[in-house]
Amino acid sequence: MVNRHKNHTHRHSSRRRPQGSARRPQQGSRRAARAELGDIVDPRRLHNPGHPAAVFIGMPGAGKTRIGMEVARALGMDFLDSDDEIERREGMTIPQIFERFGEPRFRAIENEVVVGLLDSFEGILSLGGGSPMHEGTREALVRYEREGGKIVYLRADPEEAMLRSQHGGNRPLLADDARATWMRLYAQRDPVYSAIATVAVPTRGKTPMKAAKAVMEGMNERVVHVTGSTIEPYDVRIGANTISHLPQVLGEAPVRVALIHTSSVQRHSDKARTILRRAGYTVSDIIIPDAEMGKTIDVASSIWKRLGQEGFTRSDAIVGLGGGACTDLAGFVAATWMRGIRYVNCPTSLLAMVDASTGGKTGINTEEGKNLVGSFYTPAGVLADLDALGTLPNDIFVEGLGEVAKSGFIRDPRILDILEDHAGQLRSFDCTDISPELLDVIAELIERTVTVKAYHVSNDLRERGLREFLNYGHTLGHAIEKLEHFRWRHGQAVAVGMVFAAELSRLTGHIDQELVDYHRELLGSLGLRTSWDGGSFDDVLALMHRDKKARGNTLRFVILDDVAHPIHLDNPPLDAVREAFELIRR
Ligand SMILES: NC(=O)c1ccc[n+]([C@@H]2O[C@H](COP(=O)([O-])OP(=O)(O)OC[C@H]3O[C@@H](n4cnc5c(N)ncnc54)[C@H](O)[C@@H]3O)[C@@H](O)[C@H]2O)c1
Ligand SMILES: O=C(O)C(=O)C[C@@H](O)[C@H](O)[C@H](O)COP(=O)(O)O
Repeated sequence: MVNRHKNHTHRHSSRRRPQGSARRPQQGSRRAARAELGDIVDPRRLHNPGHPAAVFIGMPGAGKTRIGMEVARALGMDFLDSDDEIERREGMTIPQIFERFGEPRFRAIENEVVVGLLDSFEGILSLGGGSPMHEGTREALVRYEREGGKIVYLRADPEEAMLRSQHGGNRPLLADDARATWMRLYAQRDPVYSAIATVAVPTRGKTPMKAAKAVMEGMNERVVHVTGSTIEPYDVRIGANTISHLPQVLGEAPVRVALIHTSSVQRHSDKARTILRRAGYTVSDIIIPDAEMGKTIDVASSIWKRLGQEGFTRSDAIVGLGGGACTDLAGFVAATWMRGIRYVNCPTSLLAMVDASTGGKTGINTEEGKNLVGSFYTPAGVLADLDALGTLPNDIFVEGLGEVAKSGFIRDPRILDILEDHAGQLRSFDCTDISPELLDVIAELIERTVTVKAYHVSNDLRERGLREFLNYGHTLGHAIEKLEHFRWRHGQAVAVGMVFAAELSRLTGHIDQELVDYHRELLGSLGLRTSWDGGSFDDVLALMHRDKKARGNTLRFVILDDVAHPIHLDNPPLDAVREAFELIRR
């Protein structure tokens, strides 16, 4: 295969130990915790050289020490409580520091200690409840998180936490009317904790071991932030059991939630329904026809009817759970019902996880073509639950690799490296037997591909120019889908479309034959199609004129000037378009 530049990134600093009071959980119990917590997390992946693997925040009594130690044990890491470090450094207990110097001085000492630990301690660090309320500490935490650190917010049930915090001493702020003080502090702190946390884990009714399991799943999550001047920011969460965050993402405003899904993902929609009902929402279960049959005005109209009959208001919400066709349709219904209500996407296919669920392109097909009616309407969040891959058929997984490769070609060559290195395993993906190593490779591909998507969407939501690069391979791809009456899978059609676009790039003098060959080799090695012979040039040309990038009579393509350098190509010579088309028929 063509040898391309490898683009590895490293973030290392020399390992420095904390000053001394870290607790290393004992060997025997560590082994037991590991056995019980199973293979949830590969400790190597969570190791964050020169920084804590995770920082626990939360109210007094939330279980930061108990659960934090459990997690440290399972990962074979040290555990450190910042309060212990402060007491060691000052040679006084926390109440003594409060009494002698007052809270502001204590917070300043705490800030110094925490900032130091964020840059030196390499295990699980637990912070005092008030620590993130100090501006300097909060800023240091935000920096730590931005550079890849994990902030775990243990969201305690007030009654449980107050009971626990009454048992523990050492909490000067809870000294008098503990209950009233706890509730007042909770109201102030919860929004701050929530805003800076990488993951919030509710601990209500959970044993420390169960809570530790949830925390480790959370720590293992990969999160891509989608921002932009014209959108409300939201997160794409990738990991095991991310669907459990549904209530958190939906929030407290909705009373009714329409769960839109296909019957092929019943196992996952059952789980979502249970989570939603337990959280107190009234759930309307809406099953739509599978794949492109669901992306029609008739299906949308039948859902509008149900929402009307069941009294959905503007503050209610929609959850789209399924492949890209389902999330496109669910987003379209959300965008149009009462001119727009909140929605969350739970993608279950690889393609929907890497592409369709993020970015807010919602829509349906018409007789004349793909996605011709729709809107740009941003979800409140995306929960890509890797457990859904456990039922995903091989051919649907493989088609998703088409959009993954596209993101590698247009922006992130590291994606191409990973695809090359694991082509055999990816091509023979078997949902009943996914090794932890392969799952990690897939998770990285999803994270990288979503990051590429987020970059384009954040800078150009309404597709004025930059976002069109995400359409690499789609001009011909959509025409193939239409001419094949949607029997061809989207990702397969896009793969052929990319070979066509690469040929067009070469014929117009932008790339060499080697890069065109690389397209064929890489896509072919993943089990993707690289040729198509199902229609005439005239039919294809007519459909390409209806593509959304076309303007008036001007055809507009996305081609490559090099790997990771997409460009626009307006109205190329028709001969070049025809020749590129002939070259994909072989
Ligand atoms: N909005 C966007 O930005 C965007 C981006 C890319 C693609 N899309 C759209 O997405 C669609 C393609 O998405 P897709 O490839 O997911 O196709 P799809 O939605 O048709 O799903 C493919 C098939 O897999 C099934 N399926 C999905 N998840 C499953 C699971 N976990 N277990 C078992 N079966 C499962 C589905 O029911 C369906 O039968 C197209 O309509 C395309 O236009 C939209
Ligand atoms: O998000 C985008 O923008 C894309 O173009 C992503 C494409 O991969 C996706 O297939 C999208 O649905 C195509 O949209 P369309 O506007 O060409 O219909």
